[in-house]
Amino acid sequence: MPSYTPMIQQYLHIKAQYPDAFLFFRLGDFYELFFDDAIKAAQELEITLTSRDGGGDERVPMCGVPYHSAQGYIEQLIEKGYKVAICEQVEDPKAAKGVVRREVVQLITPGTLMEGKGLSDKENCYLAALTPFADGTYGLAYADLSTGEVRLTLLSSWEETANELHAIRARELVVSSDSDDGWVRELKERFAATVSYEDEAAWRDEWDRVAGHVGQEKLRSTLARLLHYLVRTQKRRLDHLQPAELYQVDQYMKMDRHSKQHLELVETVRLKGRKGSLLWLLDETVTAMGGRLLKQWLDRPLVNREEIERRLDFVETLKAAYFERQELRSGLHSVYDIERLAGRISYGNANARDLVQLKKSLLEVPALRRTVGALPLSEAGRLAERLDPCEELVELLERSIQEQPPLSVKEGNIIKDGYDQRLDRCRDASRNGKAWIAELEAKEREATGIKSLKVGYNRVFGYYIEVTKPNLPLVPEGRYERKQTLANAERFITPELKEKEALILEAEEKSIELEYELFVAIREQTKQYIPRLQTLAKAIAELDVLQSFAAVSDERRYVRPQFSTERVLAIQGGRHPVVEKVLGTQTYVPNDCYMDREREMLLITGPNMAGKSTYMRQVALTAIMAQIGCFVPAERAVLPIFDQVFTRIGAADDLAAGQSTFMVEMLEARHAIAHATQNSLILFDEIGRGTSTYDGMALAQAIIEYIHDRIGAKTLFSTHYHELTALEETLPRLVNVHARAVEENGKVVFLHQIAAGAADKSYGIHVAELAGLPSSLIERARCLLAEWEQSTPKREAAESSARSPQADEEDAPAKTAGQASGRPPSRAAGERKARERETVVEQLTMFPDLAPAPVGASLSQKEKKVLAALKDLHLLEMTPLEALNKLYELQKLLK
Ligand SMILES: Nc1ncnc2c1ncn2[C@@H]1O[C@H](COP(=O)(O)OP(=O)(O)OP(=O)(O)O)[C@@H](O)[C@H]1O
Repeated sequence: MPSYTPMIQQYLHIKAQYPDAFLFFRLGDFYELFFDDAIKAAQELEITLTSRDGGGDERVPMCGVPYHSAQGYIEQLIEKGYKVAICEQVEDPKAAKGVVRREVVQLITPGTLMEGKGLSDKENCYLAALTPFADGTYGLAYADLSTGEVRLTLLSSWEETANELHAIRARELVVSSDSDDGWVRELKERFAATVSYEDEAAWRDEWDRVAGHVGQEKLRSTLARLLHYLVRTQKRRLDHLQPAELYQVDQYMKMDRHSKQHLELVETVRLKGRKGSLLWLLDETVTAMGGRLLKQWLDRPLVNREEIERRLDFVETLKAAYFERQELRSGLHSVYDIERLAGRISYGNANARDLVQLKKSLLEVPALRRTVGALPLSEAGRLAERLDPCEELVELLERSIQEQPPLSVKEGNIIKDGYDQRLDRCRDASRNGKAWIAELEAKEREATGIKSLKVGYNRVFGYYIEVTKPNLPLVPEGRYERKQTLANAERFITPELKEKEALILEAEEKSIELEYELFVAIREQTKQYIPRLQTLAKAIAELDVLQSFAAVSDERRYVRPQFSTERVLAIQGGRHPVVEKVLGTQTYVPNDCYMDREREMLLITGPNMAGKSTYMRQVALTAIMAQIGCFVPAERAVLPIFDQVFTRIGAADDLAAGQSTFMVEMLEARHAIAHATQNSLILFDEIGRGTSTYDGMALAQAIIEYIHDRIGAKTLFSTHYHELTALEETLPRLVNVHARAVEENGKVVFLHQIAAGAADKSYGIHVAELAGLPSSLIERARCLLAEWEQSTPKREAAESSARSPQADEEDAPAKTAGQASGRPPSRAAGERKARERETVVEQLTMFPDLAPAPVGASLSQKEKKVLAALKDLHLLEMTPLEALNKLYELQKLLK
């Protein structure tokens, strides 16, 4: 270190405090990066790597970006999950003795974005702090710095915590520095987040404003971690942080990440984009604030009936009030993102344009308030009261800030005339000076007789008088002083001109300084309105989401759902909202769904492509839409209020994360079975298809029986195992329905209608034909099917998913025998299935309660050990890869 130059020493000293960030070191008009930072940044940003002499033995690697275009580069690094420490010169270089003093003024991190491309209008950007406690609970606190929102909850398990982290999609997670490495790695990979460290530290009094009401120590310490991190990185007061909202996850309908994905609530499975999701369909919001709130509501459907009805009342009123709704929409169009503007004002980086946007937004509020207040609904009256127009603030901004100020706050042209006398005086001086100069041209032309004489200005020489070469003899001796020679003209100054120029420049410089001073003072004054602006922003966001629901409901003919306390689900003419929108209302075939206490499970059969998954999804989406307070796509809908929704639909397998299709299916089934209650909704699509027929069928049946007998959740279960349809005989609350298809001229026609009873045929080969498989292949499949159908007993296993009516008839005696003895398929198969039993055991151990009678007696010590190890695995706490590795290890033991 001693041989480095003082500046490099200063750099190294500061860099040592920010080892995990790129240090942007201000040198004149550039931010420079040195050493490893420079090498890495040059690669990431594709900029030139150079070097400089730093006093040491070797040259110091270096790269840099201009100060004025640094924002784009910083955003690129943040986007990639890095952090950037901004190190500024904090004293005037002219006044500095030795090296200019420098300090890091802000640490920009992925979870603390305040502006830029990384911040999308309709999405929150969360930073979350997480504390695991010894009793297995987790404290979670998160904040969106750009909006000031802070939320806080205590979660009872890692599984619950992981669900919450997935839902909020935090970009950065703050944990204690002694966290377990494996856990940190999991956090990084599983949630694609940057992990940062902050250790527990004392509570500061100033935080009482944010969380004075939070008494529980676990929550306070987690919140303290979050706030300490914010203070350490942002290095300023964060007055816009709102009082922390304390919540519990069971205030909302619970849905795990997979269920949300399968139902495509906020993004589609295939394209991972918004388009095609329920959010895309419902988003008729006009403001960014409304857009963000809609996503939050969709992530957290309500379970409190009163709250749901309150939203529905509002939507119903707005739906009926077409003209008022149009008025509201057009008013909302002129409202900017007040929530983020408030954040920027408090943060101290709002410019004059931001204040003009704020004023314009506030000017819309009285009209919005009038329209909402006039709606025939008491709830609307309450919302209108929260639409605070902040008149004094509007008056201040109206009086002070020009209508079209520049982006920069240091170049003047911000403050209106008449706002401040000192400024007016400066401006007068400058204007008078300029007027004098404007008159000078005419005066001098007359005095000299030079018609082409001009008065001009440039940055280097200031004001001058220009005379073309042919006229030079007419220039008055002594009065004009030569300043510059051009190709065909000479430029002169006079003492009076210079005097006026000095006056003008001085006045301008002074007014620019004054304007900045005044602007900062106005911004400070605006700060006092932040709590009011935040309340207003919330009310606007709510109004926007409710009008969006009303607009969609009106346009798409949705109806108000009713809620049943008797656990009845009765949907008449129900539609899948997104498929209906994509296919068109004319093409979409509506379907009914009826379930109650005596009819808790629907076993859905029918050919591929017949509409089974769509039907199941439409039931779940209808329930979710109802519980966020929106109307639903049906002619009539009576619904229970569901506490949780579980889905396993389609093949959204996490193969990249090391999970096999079957494993994912089993894990999700386990999750549902472990948590569902009689107030839950379960959708299982072809569970068990990913393994050999008997395994799959056995599992499917065992799962159905378990849910039926022990949980009683409303369940829709689709399957290609036709044998399972016989369960209707033995499970009193299970009913068969099927998706209809008919054959016309040898071609299959899907009717997309759900009808009572079981399907009689599979049409798998027809679907393959539709998919364009070669005709010779299709013919061969037909021959094989016919052959197998002839020799049913031998080939039962293989044909089960492509069974014809004749085959069903041939199987009838076995079914009858089975039915007589209780559970048809497994018992009917009798001894044959007993042979299969051992292979099923391993999979059933995932559902301990479903496992058949103890078979341990016949197992070897080694096998018992493996079984015990399997039983003790906490699968949901392992990464997919760890689970697979463990399985591999156990399997190896057996071999
Ligand atoms: N009610 C409906 N009205 C019109 N079209 C529908 C309807 N339901 C489904 N469809 C269309 O049929 C296609 C197949 O539906 P879906 O995926 O639900 O079939 P499936 O029976 O679950 O098939 P598989 O068994 O192969 O998974 C959908 O993509 C949709 O375009």
